[in-house]
Amino acid sequence: MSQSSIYDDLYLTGEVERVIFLSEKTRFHVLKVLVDETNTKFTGETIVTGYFHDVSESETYRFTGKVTEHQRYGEQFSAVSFKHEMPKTNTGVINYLSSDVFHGIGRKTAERIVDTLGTNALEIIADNKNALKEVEGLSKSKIEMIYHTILENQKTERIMIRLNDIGFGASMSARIIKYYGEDTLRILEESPYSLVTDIDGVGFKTADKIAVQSGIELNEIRRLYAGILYIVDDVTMSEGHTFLHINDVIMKVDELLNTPQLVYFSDEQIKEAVSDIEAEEKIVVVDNHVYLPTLFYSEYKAADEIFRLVNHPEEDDITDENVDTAVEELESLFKIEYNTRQKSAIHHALNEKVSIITGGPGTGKTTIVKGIINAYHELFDLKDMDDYEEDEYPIKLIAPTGRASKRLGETSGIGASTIHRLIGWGQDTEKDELIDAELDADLIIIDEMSMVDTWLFYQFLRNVPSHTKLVFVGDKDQLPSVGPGTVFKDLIESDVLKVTELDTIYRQGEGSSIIRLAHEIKEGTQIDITEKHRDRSFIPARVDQIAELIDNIVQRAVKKGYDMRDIQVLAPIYRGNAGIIKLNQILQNILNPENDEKNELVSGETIFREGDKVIQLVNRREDNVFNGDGGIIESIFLKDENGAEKDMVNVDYDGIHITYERKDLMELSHAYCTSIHKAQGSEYPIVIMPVVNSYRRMLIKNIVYTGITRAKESLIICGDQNAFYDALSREGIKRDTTLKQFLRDKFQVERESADDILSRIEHLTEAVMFKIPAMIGVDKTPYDFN
Ligand SMILES: Nc1ncnc2c1ncn2[C@@H]1O[C@H](COP(=O)(O)OP(=O)(O)OP(=O)(O)O)[C@@H](O)[C@H]1O
Repeated sequence: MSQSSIYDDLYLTGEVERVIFLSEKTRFHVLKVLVDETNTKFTGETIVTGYFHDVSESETYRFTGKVTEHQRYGEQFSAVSFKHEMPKTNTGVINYLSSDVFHGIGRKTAERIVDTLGTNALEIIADNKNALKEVEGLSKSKIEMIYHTILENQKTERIMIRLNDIGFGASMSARIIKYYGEDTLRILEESPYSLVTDIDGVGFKTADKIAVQSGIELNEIRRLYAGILYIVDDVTMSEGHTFLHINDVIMKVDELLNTPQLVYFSDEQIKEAVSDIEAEEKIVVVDNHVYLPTLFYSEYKAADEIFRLVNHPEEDDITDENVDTAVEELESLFKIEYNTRQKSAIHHALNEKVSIITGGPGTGKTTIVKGIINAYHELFDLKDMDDYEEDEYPIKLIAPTGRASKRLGETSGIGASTIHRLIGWGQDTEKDELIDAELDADLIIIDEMSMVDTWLFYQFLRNVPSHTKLVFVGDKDQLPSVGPGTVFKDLIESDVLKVTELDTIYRQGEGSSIIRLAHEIKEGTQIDITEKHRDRSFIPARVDQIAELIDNIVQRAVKKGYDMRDIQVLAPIYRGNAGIIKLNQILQNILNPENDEKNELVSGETIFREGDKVIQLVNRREDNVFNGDGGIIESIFLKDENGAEKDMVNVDYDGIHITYERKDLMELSHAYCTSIHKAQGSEYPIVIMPVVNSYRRMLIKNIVYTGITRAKESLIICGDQNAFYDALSREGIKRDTTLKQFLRDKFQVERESADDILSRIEHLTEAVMFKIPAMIGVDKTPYDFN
């Protein structure tokens, strides 16, 4: 492998004794290496970290890189590149040939090979496989296997050299080889732009550079095709639109591919290329809107599904009078007097096939959901929930995330599940798979609707039986979904469904100024954030003072008897002095400091300690633990200690106990401080929210609104008041979507234009239409986040 890295001067050769940690996703390894030769001061056993596509224990490698300081374990070697060292001694070659790399070759055979061919056996075999015929007792198939394995390894080396020359780091190289295997060199040569769509994290600019190196001209049409696809995909995924206007595509593609001096593609050519790609079924163009097929399909068909549900003849005969009576009974049961809008929300939920309830915090959404369930029981004479067989209970409560569904289950008292679980969207479901579930329910209530994106919405709707009533509940002013679309807002604004907006704040009466603040933010009322209240305060601080300030606040809260479960710090970015990573380190020191009694395990840059507050980062549907769920590390077992065979971390998620092996630890992070996105759907007694100018890029009104509404008892905002006001004046990018229009079209009898659209895309199969792309630059689809 070429050693052209800038770290050439530092290297280390040695046998890998143990792979201590391996992330399957990123190929990040932590290795224990027995140093054989080096120009560093390392001797004996040394920790080497880096991104390697493949490293095996008991084999020898040459690592080049640099010496780094780990916060806990001191100096270690961070490799930037590595090379499999062919063994140079007889014993080395024998060990290698009898290792797992060569299946079915035992030590005896390996010894015979070396006895016959000498220390250079590997080179001799690579040159001429017939050399192996001289070795006694080797079958033809074994000769072939040994020869091909040696060649294979040489080939991987060559690919690594090329990727390294191009400028890919070890991590990316490992991912590329994992995806293309031995086709890697051919792809780099012939269609480098495939990398943009195939390999998460490879941007168009990189592929463009490779293309130039491979001799592809800058004005070649395939460059244009790749550029267009990249723009449609990238902008949709990063900004959440479901389509781009053709003029925006032209403008952005022009910016991407042309330079002020050299126009490789005219606007006209770009437009023509868009049509070509459309003909190839890779995008859909309707009324000058350019869509990823899956988003067009989901929006378009979702409107059809809503129409199907709304127009299915009512099978029950509930009258307004029946509902009125039920509401009166509820009022006396719950000792409550519903306001007019609340009553009408209950009426719509029971009388309409599909209805919507939206409202800010404390306006009674949960109260109304409970009311609807009770009234439904009353009107349909349902048995007690426990008297139904599992799955036969006709009311289903669902929410888009694990946490939201847990909360909903608790507040409603009848249990709830995620939407994914209800429709069977499992871990093994391919991302382009349309789900067909056998769903049976008479009433489905979906909470936290603002978090539902276009894909999930359609996958859900297509599985809802026609007789089922649907009630969508949410807060339309919260952050929109992670994935594309503004489903909840579009449903509300389409005017085709009955919407009740709850606007009377009840919790405020209990002395909460937090909820009032949230509503003032929503309504755009002038606010003085520095005003002091019993339950909220603002503490001015510069960005470099934030960490210390939070340290102080938390220390004081702990003295008052609050613990880590009560206190949640919310920040919008990860890096920097006031970022999530730094704040987590500080908070861990206060809330769960180092202690001889507590075991610890280091994973990457994180020290996990018994008693730590942690958050799960991807869905584990089979365990009922989801991205964003919070837990506490109850125990850590270290390898060889008390007979443990592996390092293990046990986390308690409110009674669900999960064991993580080292390789799973990438799924876990500290949760003393989390992002506001991750906190959506949860509430905490104390919320501390730093708001500083260095967050500017991320600070917009609905992020602040969502953050503030997480606080139940006490809210402390610290930082720069101007940054706070500034955030309130920023609405974020408005997402372009067409669900609203499709709904209106569908519900107006003369849906000619829309049907016309469908006839134009009729030839596209569902399979072509439904391809959910991974998020650009992220090794996950949006579904890993739900
Ligand atoms: N009509 C009413 N009269 C008196 N109190 C009410 C009424 N409606 C709701 N409340 C009370 O207001 C409080 C907030 O209601 P609820 O929790 O249902 O609101 P929410 O919209 O679900 O809030 P959040 O979104 O913050 O969870 C509760 O204590 C509830 O009992």
